[in-house]
Amino acid sequence: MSNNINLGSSIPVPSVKELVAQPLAAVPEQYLRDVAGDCPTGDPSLLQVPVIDMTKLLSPMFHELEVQKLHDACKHWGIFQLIGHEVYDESVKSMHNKSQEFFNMSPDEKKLYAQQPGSLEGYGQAFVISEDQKLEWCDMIFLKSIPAHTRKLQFWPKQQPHNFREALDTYSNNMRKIAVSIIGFIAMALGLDAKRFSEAFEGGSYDVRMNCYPPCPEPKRVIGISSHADISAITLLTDCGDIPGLQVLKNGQWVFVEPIANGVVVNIGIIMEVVSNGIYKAPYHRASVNREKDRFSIVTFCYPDTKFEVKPAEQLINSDSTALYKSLTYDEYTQSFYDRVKLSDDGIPFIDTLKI
Ligand SMILES: O=C(O)CCC(=O)C(=O)O
Ligand SMILES: [Fe+2]
Repeated sequence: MSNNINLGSSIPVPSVKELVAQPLAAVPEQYLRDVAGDCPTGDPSLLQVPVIDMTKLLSPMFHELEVQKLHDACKHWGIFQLIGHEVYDESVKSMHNKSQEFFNMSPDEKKLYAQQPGSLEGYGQAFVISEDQKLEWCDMIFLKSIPAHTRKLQFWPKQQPHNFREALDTYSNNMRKIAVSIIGFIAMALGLDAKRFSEAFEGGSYDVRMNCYPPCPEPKRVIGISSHADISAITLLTDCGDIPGLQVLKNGQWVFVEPIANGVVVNIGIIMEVVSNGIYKAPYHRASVNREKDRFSIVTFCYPDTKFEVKPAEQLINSDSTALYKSLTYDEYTQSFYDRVKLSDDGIPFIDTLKI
């Protein structure tokens, strides 16, 4: 995302961690949802998010089969767990520890990095645009990390947690490595030029959002992050621990994405839905909360370089299949999203505004 885009800003709301630090007689009204029309939660033994193995994608023997599996995963789920990648568990664990330490710091220490008007970066909550908007049971810190010149270091925790900045630098570079290689295979699965995609992501941007979901006395009536599709090209998520929370909508049911050790959850974002001309869908997903303990996740939104045009790939357009989405420059795409965020919610999903 380039720097001249106006991201809009968020109204400050109380920290959920501070809220639960006091004895809580009842969950405040602003967090309570109407769950009457909600989709059911699927039976975990019947519906399981696909697992893709990077070592198989790279192996001459298993490559073809695994690319087919990847294609099916992107087409039918839009989300999968990636195992067998080469990123060291240690560097991921170190970022997880720093993130947990950050959320466990005192309110005053965290407020040093609070979001400021006119910017979405920093510690707080995302996109609170009106005083009567329902709130999410989540504290977060959002930081642009790659390219390095886009970093707003005033929002990057400095003395405490010790070495937070180094850990985030290493973590985001590791996530870029994973993105560069998996996007190449995703392009290949679509029959597109893998190298061109990997290069676009080599020079792409990477925004990191660390989420903290405190325990909630009424987990069924609140939501950690409400249902949405990501505006990224792809998103990489790591869970800091083994507490499930992420759910994806599949055939009208919410399916838990169970954390697996050293696995990275990959989901298709709206940019790749457009590029694939709808063959792959950016899935709706959300974060649920639990009664027992904090859940932490780290989410990296991956974008191609700013020369990349957000439009259906020409190779996928032919007499049988016409372009279903508009063509936009990268900057037009991001600006159109943030323009919509500033409006009050008209109920139209962002992806629908991109359709022809
Ligand atoms: O924390 C999670 O499980 C989901 C987070 C997410 O979807 C997001 O930050 O966009
Ligand atoms: Fe998301």
